[in-house]
Amino acid sequence: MLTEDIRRFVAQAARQEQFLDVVSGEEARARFHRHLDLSPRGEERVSLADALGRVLAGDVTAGVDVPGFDRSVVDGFALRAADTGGATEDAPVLLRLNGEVLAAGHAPTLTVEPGTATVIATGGMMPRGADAVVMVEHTEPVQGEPVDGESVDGESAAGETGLLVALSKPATPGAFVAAAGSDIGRGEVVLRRGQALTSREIGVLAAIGLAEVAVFRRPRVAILSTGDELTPPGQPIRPGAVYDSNAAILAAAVAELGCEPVPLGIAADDDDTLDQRVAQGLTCDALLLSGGTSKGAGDRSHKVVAQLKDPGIVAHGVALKPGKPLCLAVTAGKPVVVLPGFPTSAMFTFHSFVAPVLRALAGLPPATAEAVSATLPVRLGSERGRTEYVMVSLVHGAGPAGKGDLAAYPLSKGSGAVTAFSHADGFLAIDAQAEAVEAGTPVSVQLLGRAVAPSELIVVGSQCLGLNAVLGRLIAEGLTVKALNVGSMGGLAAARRGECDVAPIHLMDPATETYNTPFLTPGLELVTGYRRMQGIVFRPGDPRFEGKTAEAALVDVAGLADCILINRNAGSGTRILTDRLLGGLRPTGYWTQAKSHNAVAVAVGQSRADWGVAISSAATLYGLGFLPLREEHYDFVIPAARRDRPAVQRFIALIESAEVVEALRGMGFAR
Ligand SMILES: Nc1nc2c(c(=O)[nH]1)N[C@H]1C(S)=C(S)[C@@H](COP(=O)(O)OP(=O)(O)OC[C@H]3O[C@@H](n4cnc5c(N)ncnc54)[C@H](O)[C@@H]3O)O[C@H]1N2
Ligand code: MOO
Repeated sequence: MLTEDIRRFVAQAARQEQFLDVVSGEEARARFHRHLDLSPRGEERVSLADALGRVLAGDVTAGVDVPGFDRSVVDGFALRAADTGGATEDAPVLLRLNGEVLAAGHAPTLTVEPGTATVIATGGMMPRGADAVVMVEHTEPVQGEPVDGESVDGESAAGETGLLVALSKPATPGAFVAAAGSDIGRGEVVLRRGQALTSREIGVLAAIGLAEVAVFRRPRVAILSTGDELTPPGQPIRPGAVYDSNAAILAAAVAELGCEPVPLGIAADDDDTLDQRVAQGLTCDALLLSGGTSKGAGDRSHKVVAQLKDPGIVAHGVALKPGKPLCLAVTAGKPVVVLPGFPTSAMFTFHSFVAPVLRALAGLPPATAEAVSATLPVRLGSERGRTEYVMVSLVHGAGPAGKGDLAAYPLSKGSGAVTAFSHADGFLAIDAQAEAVEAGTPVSVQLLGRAVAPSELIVVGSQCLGLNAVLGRLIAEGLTVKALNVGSMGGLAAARRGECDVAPIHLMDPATETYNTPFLTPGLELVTGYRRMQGIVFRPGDPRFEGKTAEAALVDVAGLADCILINRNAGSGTRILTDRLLGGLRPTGYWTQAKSHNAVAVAVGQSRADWGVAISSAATLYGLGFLPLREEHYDFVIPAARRDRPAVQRFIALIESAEVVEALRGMGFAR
């Protein structure tokens, strides 16, 4: 880029006219709805085979009774209950058998007269005269005396067979008979307008004989991602690029709301492509863009949307976090929304501003929000001026399994994270004026799904790739597992509060140079995990490290101005180790801190740094050179009160099993 171009860009960015009119979420929503027609987009008839997920356009009334006739629900004998009084095994009641067999689908022709019975199958139609059925198990066939007028083929003129059946049990009237209309009565409203059809409702439609049903036309929702950096999943990725996750998320979310996603792909940040795609999107019922709504270089989409009329943009900038750059527009009654590019922001604003509109267009009733009370286990800082929404994962605290009070762990990965929504059970709101919410504060958590199902095993602490060797097996065995990454100290605190079953930690006590045991407090036990080799990571072939011991390399590079270290965050076990090795030395890069082994390896792999301290598995994963330093102990703190739980017992058994030890060794972890 030429200096002149850069100067022009900076000048332009400084003159940003947007976000001057940041409004509250309620105000933005009200302006948006004022210009929208929130009624469904017409109706169509579909066959039951195509009805799954569709929304009923009208109430469905049954035109038939289900069952359509009184039927037997067992294999046995249709008879008159009054004939069976007093029957026992010792003194059975004898009834004469009528000359027909009522298999399912056969209409009876003979009346069950007093003293007679007719063979009937499950699903068979009850004959006239009969009011009960006795199960075949409670009967014995008996050869009786021929009745008057019996013919050669053994059937009397009255339709009797000469056979007798002996009953060892009396029947009450109505026994084993399902009455006509007892499931669905003719004229009954079985399904309601606005109901989304699942397999259960489709079964009801089929049972009342409908092959087709009237549903609302599915609103077509165009989805366009914007940004030069976006790469479609499945393609190789270049440095600085990211995979387009918003398009896939939005398409699925739109489909979940009974709409038809129309993918428009990725538009680069130039006005012509965008204009063209926006025009294409406007042939649909709604248009969703993501990215390019804020102040960055190349943020074009809101400018293209700004050209829409009738009325065009109604709000650009809301006092919410995430979601500030949200841009809401309407043109000729159609919603056009530019969602922020960051996935969590995009999803959050989608669910709070777009989903209710799409539900209405699809004919679905408003979603009912369910909230639960919980306690915040850690302090949460917040920015003043915007209502902040924080995604949380809920765990049941101390108390009988799954019954304790809920603790709401913030999933603080920021707006750019894509995992927050899938890991979250719900979210809490922090008032726009609050600067922080203290640990221990009661909070109300709005659930994303239905009720929070308690997990059988809750793992809170430091996460490690090796842990998957155990958790993966537990999950495959059918256990429900929730694992939250809050670091070793966070895990220890959760274990002390009784909020987890297992807290994986790797904390070295500098005074004793021992791992983990010095951190145990009464009520906590330690289960030995595995050891991870820590060492110096570097790019293979770098002569400053290659072939040396870690200690020797360290002495050689510590004073070099152009050999850049990527350090770890203060408080991490690896940082303690690094500081001990360095003594008082402060190599170039000392103050740059990465928060994980992976982040250290990436920085070295991409040449932002030349060396760092990480575990060997990270070096292997990123193809880096590795000089071993010392082993770190990754163990499991278990609250004694939870040790006897079946899932905890299974966890311990697995970690000690030959199978898991072998799997861990394969990943570079020693048991
Ligand atoms: N100087 C300021 N900078 C920013 C502000 C601000 O007020 N002043 N607002 C910040 C906030 S808050 C948000 S949220 C983001 C949103 O910015 P945009 O909506 O313009 O989004 P982009 O800049 O295009 O992208 C942001 C980020 O998200 C990634 N991205 C974009 N699209 C996708 C996609 N389809 N799939 C996956 N990831 C995507 C993109 O690569 C960027 O990393 O702006 C702040 N900046
Ligand atoms: O408002 Mo942005 O959406 O925080 O990340």
